Parts: sequence; structure tokens; C-alpha cells
Amino acid sequence: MATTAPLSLVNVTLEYPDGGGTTTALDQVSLTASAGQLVSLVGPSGSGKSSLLATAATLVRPTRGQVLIDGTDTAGLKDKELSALRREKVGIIFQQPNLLPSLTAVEQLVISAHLRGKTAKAARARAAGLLDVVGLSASAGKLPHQLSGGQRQRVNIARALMGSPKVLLVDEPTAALDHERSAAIVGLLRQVTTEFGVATVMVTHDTEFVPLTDAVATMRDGRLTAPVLALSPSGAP
Ligand SMILES: Nc1ncnc2c1ncn2[C@@H]1O[C@H](COP(=O)(O)OP(=O)(O)OP(=O)(O)O)[C@@H](O)[C@H]1O
Repeated sequence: MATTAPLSLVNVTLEYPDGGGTTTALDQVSLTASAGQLVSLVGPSGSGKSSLLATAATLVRPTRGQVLIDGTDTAGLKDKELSALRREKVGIIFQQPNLLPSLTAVEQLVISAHLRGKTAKAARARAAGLLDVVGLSASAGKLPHQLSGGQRQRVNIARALMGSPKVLLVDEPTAALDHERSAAIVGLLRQVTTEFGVATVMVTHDTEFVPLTDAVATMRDGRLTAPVLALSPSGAP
């Protein structure tokens, strides 16, 4: 039996109203990401990368085409059902970690689980496990201002994994980091994608990190320039 891809976009078109007309941000884009696969999404400014991520995250409904999350066609869902599906199955990592200034690293994670209705005990156990995975066990009690930019991004990644998502959508995770920290963050995304079997799509300007990913999708003017290109499994050039 064929396995269902965690994320599948089929002929997705997204038009924004623009004065009297429309701007086409996505033009019949099709993209599939499978469990454990890290796909990098590259392209010039304005080519539609953020629009693709927002549509895959179900934050924006496409004008035409289908977005399937873990096999569910999201077009048929009411807003409330869509929010529930997003909470359950999609982890979103923005460029800026957006951590709450008064909460420690572990509390950032626990509160997100609380919002999903998990018990405090279960949430604390999962949070501790995830902070360990991202290499922050020793910093669990630190506030955001006591963490480096790279550490804050690690908390962000751990928080996105709290709900056991099937899909991880990552927008420019290295934009605010130096080269060494950027490489470490992409390496961590590589690791958690495999370890948790999520389908990850990462928008990046840093094309030098593309070889660390499994496949690359290149956008221009709202379209994929070619089918998603699979890279060698080892990530070697
Ligand atoms: N909310 C919006 N309303 C109207 N047009 C929009 C909106 N968001 C994006 N666009 C337009 O859609 C197109 C794609 O934009 P998008 O932000 O997805 O590109 P991008 O590749 O992510 O760019 P960047 O790398 O600069 O973030 C652009 O022409 C942009 O001007």
C-alpha cells in the first residue's frame, strides 16, 4: 500500500487582490515532501517562497489547487477544523524565534503543549526530552535574553516539535545567525527531520546549505522552475 505523504501541494495557485486586479504569488505549484525528507526551497526575493510556506502551513487558503496534510484535503475543512489540523500536524518555525520574554526555555515548550490540552506532567517530560535533542538541557531554566541567537532558534525548533507534527515548515532559520551557528541549525534540522520522521520544507537564502538537504525546489515568479530535484542521500555534492 502506498504511504501517504505528510505534505502534498497539487497545482496550487495563490492570487492576492492588488488594486483592481490580482498578483499571482503561486502559479500551479506542485510539491510533495515525504516523511524524513528535508526539502530546501530557494529562489529570488518575491518569487513566492513565503507564500508557498504560508499556504502549506494552511495559514492561507489557495485560490485554486489542493493542499493535503497527512492525506487530508484541507479545502473541505472549516476554519476551526483547519486550526485543529494545523495544531496537530504542522510545526512552523519563523525566522525570528518569537519567544515570550518572561518564560524560561522549558516553559516556552510546556505552554505550547498546555494550549494543546496536554497534562503538565506529560508536557514537562516531552519538553525535557526535546531540549536534550536540541542540545539545551543545561539551559532549560534560562530566559530568552540569557540565550544566544542560535540557542533561541534551538528552543524555537524544540517548541515546533512539541505537538509531534508530521510537517515542519521553516522560514529562513539562519537569517540572523553567523556562518557557524547557521550550519549547526541546518544540521539540527537535518537531524530532527530524520529522528522524528517529519516532512520538512526549509526556505533559505544560504544556498551553501542546500547540499545538506535531501532535495531542492527552486522558485521564480511564483512557479517551480523544474521538478523538485533529489540530491544524493548522503548530502554529498
Ligand atoms: N499579502 C500580500 N498581498 C499582496 N501581494 C503579496 C502579499 N504577500 C506577497 N505578495 C506578493 O506575492 C509575490 C510573492 O511574494 P513572497 O513573499 O511569497 O515571495 P518570497 O520569495 O518569499 O520573497 P522574499 O524572499 O523577499 O521573502 C510577490 O510579488 C509579493 O509582492
